[in-house]
Amino acid sequence: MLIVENVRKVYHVKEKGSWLRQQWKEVEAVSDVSFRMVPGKIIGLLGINGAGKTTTIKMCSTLLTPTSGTITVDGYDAVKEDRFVKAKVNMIAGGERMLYWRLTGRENLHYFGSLYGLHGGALRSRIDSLLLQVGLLDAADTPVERYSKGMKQRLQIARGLINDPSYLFLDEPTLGLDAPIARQLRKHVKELAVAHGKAILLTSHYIHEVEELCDEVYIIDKGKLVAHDTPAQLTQSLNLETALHVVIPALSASLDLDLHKLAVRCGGSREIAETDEHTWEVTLRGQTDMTTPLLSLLAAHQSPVLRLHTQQPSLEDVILHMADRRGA
Ligand SMILES: Nc1ncnc2c1ncn2[C@@H]1O[C@H](COP(=O)(O)OP(=O)(O)OP(=O)(O)O)[C@@H](O)[C@H]1O
Repeated sequence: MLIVENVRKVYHVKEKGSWLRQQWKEVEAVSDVSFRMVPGKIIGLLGINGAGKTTTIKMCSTLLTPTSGTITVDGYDAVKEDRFVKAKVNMIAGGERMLYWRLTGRENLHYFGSLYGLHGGALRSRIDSLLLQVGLLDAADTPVERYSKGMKQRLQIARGLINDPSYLFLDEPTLGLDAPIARQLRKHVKELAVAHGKAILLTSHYIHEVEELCDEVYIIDKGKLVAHDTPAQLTQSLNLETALHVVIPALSASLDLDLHKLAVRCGGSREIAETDEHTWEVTLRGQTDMTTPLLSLLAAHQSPVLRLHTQQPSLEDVILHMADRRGA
């Protein structure tokens, strides 16, 4: 298990000072973060820009030292026993960083594998099996500069798996990828957890990706964890409003008034708009399900229903709601 306990990180940033004395400013990127990663599970770390996600991931993958707090990986301390921890973790960042463009895919993996002390036949067969796993065996000996974006990203995954890590950090893994490639990559990430038992931490600004992949979500804001739950529980716990959309062919003044009364009775609100097809779209928003009273009301007014659908609050609504509440 990977356990993060009360971790804090302060950066020291040079400020313009006089020519005699350089001034330093402290930036607290992470102020108090705790969480756990377990095999076979994917957790999401969400937050708006600058919340401290990348700093947290870098501390977990031993690229940064926490100012205080502890990180242990299968019992090893990430600072004092970083040699053991490095063998168990790896990080995959989105975009096109961390690869050598002039080298081929195979040469890149050879280089990164050698940094983990792998060599000879064991490294060669590891590289072949990873290239096969990410579908790059045919392009193995082509320089990376000739790879498409999707191929580079698949090579990033192979690079992140070169040391067969038990704990994998994915920082915006689908950044800038086309929808079909991103979908393929999400499938791959799910497989890494479910079929290969990896513990995965994912950060993403694509919230639907987090909803689709993550078993649990941690929300971080200004360096502090502000919520932790399953995606479904998070959306339910905040009692956000559900929107009920119904399209009807005509709207009389008395129906309009009754719709208003229904919304008020249920503690919600109603909006009405004429559509391009000269029908009317009524939207009722509220914390209670208004479907049954709405249908009874429309039946009483002998109004046919052309379309009806409910829009549940999403994880994106949760993040926006939290950011609003905290004045972000
Ligand atoms: N090397 C650094 N030196 C000084 N300050 C830094 C450094 N790296 C990050 N910060 C600051 O720490 C805070 C957290 O940054 P971090 O990159 O961890 O956030 P993030 O949640 O990953 O943001 P994003 O979603 O934009 O990637 C920000 O205020 C950022 O400006």
